[in-house]
Amino acid sequence: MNKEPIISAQNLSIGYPKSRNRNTSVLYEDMSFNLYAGELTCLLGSNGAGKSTLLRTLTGLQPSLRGEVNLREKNISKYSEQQLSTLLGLVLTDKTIVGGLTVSELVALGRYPYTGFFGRLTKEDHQIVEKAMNDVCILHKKDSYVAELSDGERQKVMIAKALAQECPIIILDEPTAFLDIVNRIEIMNLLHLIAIKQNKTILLSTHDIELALTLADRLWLLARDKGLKCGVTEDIVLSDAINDYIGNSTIVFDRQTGRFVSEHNITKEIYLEADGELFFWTKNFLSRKGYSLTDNATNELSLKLSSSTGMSVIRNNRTEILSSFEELDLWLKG
Ligand SMILES: Nc1ncnc2c1ncn2[C@@H]1O[C@H](COP(=O)(O)OP(=O)(O)OP(=O)(O)O)[C@@H](O)[C@H]1O
Repeated sequence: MNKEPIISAQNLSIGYPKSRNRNTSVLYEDMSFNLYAGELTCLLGSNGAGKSTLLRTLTGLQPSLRGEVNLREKNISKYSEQQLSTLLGLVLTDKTIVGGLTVSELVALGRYPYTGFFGRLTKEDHQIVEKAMNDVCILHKKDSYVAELSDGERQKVMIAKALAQECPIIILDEPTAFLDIVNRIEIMNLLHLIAIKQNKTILLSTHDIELALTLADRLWLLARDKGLKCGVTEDIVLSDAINDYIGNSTIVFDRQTGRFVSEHNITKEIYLEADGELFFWTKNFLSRKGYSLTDNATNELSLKLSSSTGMSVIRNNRTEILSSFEELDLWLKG
């Protein structure tokens, strides 16, 4: 089963060329990747890993040091700016230049590749702009000034502009930066739905690993000493690559919960039996208190929780019944 990539690269080197006060700075050599239609791909990596540099190179904003990026099998540098703007929409996180425009004026800029020299919008252009605002649920703000929007609303407007551009590929650099949890989930959900429903290729960089694990079809992991690793999200998670690329000696990725946990204070072991959400939250509580779970059932230190029978705790063969995590906390200290 072979899917045709819409964007691809083989043996690409990225970085910054020699300048007056710096030698050539090669960030990565021999990178290879593919991007596919109808998928949301999330690019993850620590601060300074080179995510923005990769996105800029991949979109033709910055030349590669070696190798080429192909868009529909043609070197991206061979496209004119006009051609590229009908294929690729870019959403960056800078807040400049757009404050004096209204929401609908800004979204209408997405029609620029199609409107000719005077930028006059046809009836159809207006409909596309309206639909784009509707798709991201920002239509009610269409006459507001962009400067008066919240960060989350402004981010939606930038996405609407990329939608109005009607291009098959949308690339976003940290679209959820500075947003609260509700807006982060909303924006990521929205991008996921756009990828599926409109068959678009969407690549975004993010530090929101847990959201990416839920919504991304593919992950790209980037680390300076390891390079780029690409794969379907679950293949990446189960291969333990997240730990290799993003964890460190004290923060480790827990594959069972899909979360990062701090390992530095884990000093004791306990046996735990519980179902469903009780297991998850008891493990959460115990690891915060410095316990890791052992698979060996023991009467020295063990916990059995069930929503019907409550919390039964055993220490040195003595069993007690507790009724809250508050009591468990005291019991563990006892
Ligand atoms: N114009 C530039 N000239 C030279 N080096 C640069 C330039 N821009 C960025 N770099 C360097 O490239 C490296 C990668 O930077 P980049 O901004 O791509 O990382 P990032 O993964 O996007 O980081 P963050 O998560 O902090 O946004 C950094 O070491 C940075 O200092």
